Amino acid sequence: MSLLILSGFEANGMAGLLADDRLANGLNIPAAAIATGQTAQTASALMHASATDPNVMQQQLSSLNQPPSVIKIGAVFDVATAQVIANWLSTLPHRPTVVLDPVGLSSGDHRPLSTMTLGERLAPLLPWVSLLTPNTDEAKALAGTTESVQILRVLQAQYDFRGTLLLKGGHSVSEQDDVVTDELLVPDDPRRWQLQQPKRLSKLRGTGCRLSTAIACALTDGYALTDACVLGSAVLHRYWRLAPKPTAPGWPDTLSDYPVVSTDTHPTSPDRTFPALDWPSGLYPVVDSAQWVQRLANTGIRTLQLRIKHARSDVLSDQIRQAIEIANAHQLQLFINDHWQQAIELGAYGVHLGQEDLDTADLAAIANAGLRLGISTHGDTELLRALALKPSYLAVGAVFPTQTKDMSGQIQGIGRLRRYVRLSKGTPVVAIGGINVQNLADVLDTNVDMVAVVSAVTASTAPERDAHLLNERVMRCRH
Ligand SMILES: Cc1ncc(COP(=O)(O)OP(=O)(O)O)c(N)n1
Ligand SMILES: Cc1ncsc1CCOP(=O)(O)O
Ligand SMILES: [Mg+2]
Repeated sequence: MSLLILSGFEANGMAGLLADDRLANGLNIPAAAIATGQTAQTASALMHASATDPNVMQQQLSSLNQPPSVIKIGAVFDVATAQVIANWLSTLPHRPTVVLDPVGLSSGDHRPLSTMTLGERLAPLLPWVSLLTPNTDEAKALAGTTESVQILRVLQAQYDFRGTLLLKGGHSVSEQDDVVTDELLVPDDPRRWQLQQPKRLSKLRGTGCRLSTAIACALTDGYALTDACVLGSAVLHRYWRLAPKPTAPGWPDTLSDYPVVSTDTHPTSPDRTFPALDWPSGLYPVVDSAQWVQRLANTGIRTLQLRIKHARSDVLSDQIRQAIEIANAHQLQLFINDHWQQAIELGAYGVHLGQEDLDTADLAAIANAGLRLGISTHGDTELLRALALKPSYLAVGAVFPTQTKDMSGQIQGIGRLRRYVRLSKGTPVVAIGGINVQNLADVLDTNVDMVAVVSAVTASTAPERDAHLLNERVMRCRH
């Protein structure tokens, strides 16, 4: 994956191309860069702004060694620049992911960069954009409103915009607010995602430039779009926290740099916490029948999950009831996957829910019944959303490719698992997906608390022996 930055030049590196390139370098993402124009700026005034000659721009775009997979576009000073970029985009062999920061006003002096309206300047580019990152002033200039759903509708209807909207709330906070809320609207996802950070007390130039560049860097590093937005927010927070000192290379691994993530379907509830696990370590086999619970009950494992995908409701209830009886007799922590109502009714130890289940499950009912809650996560956005719900554990997956479930596009790898373990300090982390006797050492090296497996136990020729041995290895490492 390769990154191209297209933004205006500002000589001090407060904003624009120099700031973007420095940030990308700090994140270890090399980028090609072309100046869309020249500016002269002080910390408080914009003295000059002019576009690069369209012919020069055209030639620079054609001179690139390789077509970029991700492009960050910052200031676009006139419609000719936008047209040149759009024409060039239409010649590329693969459509790149385009992040457009619709720079409208210089945050320092509030003088417009051009006499054309923002919409007029950006119109040729908007159909190409995968992520648009306006602040509320820029959104108002583009769409005539500051309400996120309305903005998206206007952009779709007037500019053939098909991408995701990240509406930055920093320009609309009041004196009383102590948090800034960015809203993320993904087409075809009815939820509104909210990313909240503490209000910054000191003003820094170039925050919009840096945010969109950090997002483009995360995309270049292979992160999904919403995860890239979360990482961008964390990079910006870390930058603000440490400026003017340079930041450590790579993605932030301090939770307080990350936004609090929630959706309107599940606002966080500060008073609700799910009970802690009694044994927050060890092997965690995931099985599909009460018979399996019985087979594994005397192997030394302390945690099990009953994951039944297709069964008549009477058979399902019967299986859950039997599994709970066996688990209680052997002091096992038994989690029921998906079927949270039956888990409550039949008095299970806990419930395991996926992200989709979270939107419909009654979390208050689960908490009030005293059940533990485990939540599946597949990336930064889901991890932070799940953390904000204060579960008993978080599952991160799939760590490796697996034959057991279609997890394409959701493989996390060891590096991300390690960062997620650090971010989740205080909440046990369960690793799942493709884990076996060969790769277990790498998984344990991330400091994960528990290791969930399906096939390593259920497809083994000696399931009881392997469950015992794998559990011993996980337990040894955790003590
Ligand atoms: C420990 C653990 N982690 C993740 C999963 C996956 O759960 P979910 O996302 O709900 O998907 P299904 O298992 O329902 O297909 C899990 N079951 N257990
Ligand atoms: C249910 C599930 N969720 C994420 S990966 C996975 C399957 C894990 O199975 P295996 O341990 O056989 O790879
Ligand atoms: Mg599920």
